[in-house]
Amino acid sequence: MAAAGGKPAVLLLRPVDAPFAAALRDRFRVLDLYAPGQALPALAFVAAAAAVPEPPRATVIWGGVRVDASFLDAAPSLRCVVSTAAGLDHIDLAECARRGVAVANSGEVYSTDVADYAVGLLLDVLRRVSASERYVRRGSWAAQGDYPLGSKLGGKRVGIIGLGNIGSRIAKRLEAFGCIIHYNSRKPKDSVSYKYFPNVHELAAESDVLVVACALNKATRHIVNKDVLEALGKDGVVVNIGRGANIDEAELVIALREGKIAGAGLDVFEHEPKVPAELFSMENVVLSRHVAVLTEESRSDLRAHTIGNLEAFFSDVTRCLLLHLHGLALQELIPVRSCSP
Ligand SMILES: O=CC(=O)O
Repeated sequence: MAAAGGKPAVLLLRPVDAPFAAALRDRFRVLDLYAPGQALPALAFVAAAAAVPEPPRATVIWGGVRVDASFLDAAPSLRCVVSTAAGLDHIDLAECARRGVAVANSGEVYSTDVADYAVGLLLDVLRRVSASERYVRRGSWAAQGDYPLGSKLGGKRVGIIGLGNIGSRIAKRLEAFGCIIHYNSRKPKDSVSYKYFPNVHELAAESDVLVVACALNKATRHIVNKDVLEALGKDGVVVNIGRGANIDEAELVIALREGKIAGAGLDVFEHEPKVPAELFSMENVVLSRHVAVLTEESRSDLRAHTIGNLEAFFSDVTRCLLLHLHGLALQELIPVRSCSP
């Protein structure tokens, strides 16, 4: 863990894929929790890394590693957290802001892939693609004959919760399928003509489909609750590519079990990797393992984006910190690239 001089030090706390690791090592002195022979537990490793003469000023946060007060206490040298995720719910943004630590996320790297995936989940639920595939594989076609009808995507009123980078791409795709788009977000957007609902309950009551595409924070935790599901109604479908805890999962399972809604397409869950077992036998539910962001292409874009953010930070630390000290909103520090002149 001795300082090597030359390349700036970067703290890494999860194994990353080989090309990513090589690209990081090329440019930075990577202090890697998972390096061969490294045996310290995570926080002790972070503290040891922070105690060398040229301690890391930046960390790459891969996956859901939590950045909270105890993490930041262990590494007081850190001034920049570069997350490889789009959602920042595992990072205590207020605590980072208080300590003058800049935070960057994956920006728009995943947005088109996640939007494609949301449409895929919705089509799958409505047209029963996965259910029909299972039916064929288990040999039911010849034995049972008729198969239940699916439901047409075109013409559906789709209520999107969160019309950011991802939500707005979902809207564009679904418009092309002939859907009518409604949305809820913190504020109405001047750039779109879709109908805005300040209240998710009213959005659900006017929609056939709810797509959750918002960040997870205090205001959006369980934003889809029992009442919202009831307002959506028995023909309604929920798609979630945001975070599991955006939906009250226990209430979702009840609503599905009792036929209060028609189906769900879920890529994210409240207690990943745990998935409520009751969902496994529901033919009207499509389940996947938080993969909406994952494509070969997004991974290679992510590599470039992450390294770009680190390089922007190391080339212009002073300006990033000045922006912060002048009280700009944290969002304006994301991504770090925006700190470049
Ligand atoms: O869900 C994945 C992410 O936030 O990047």
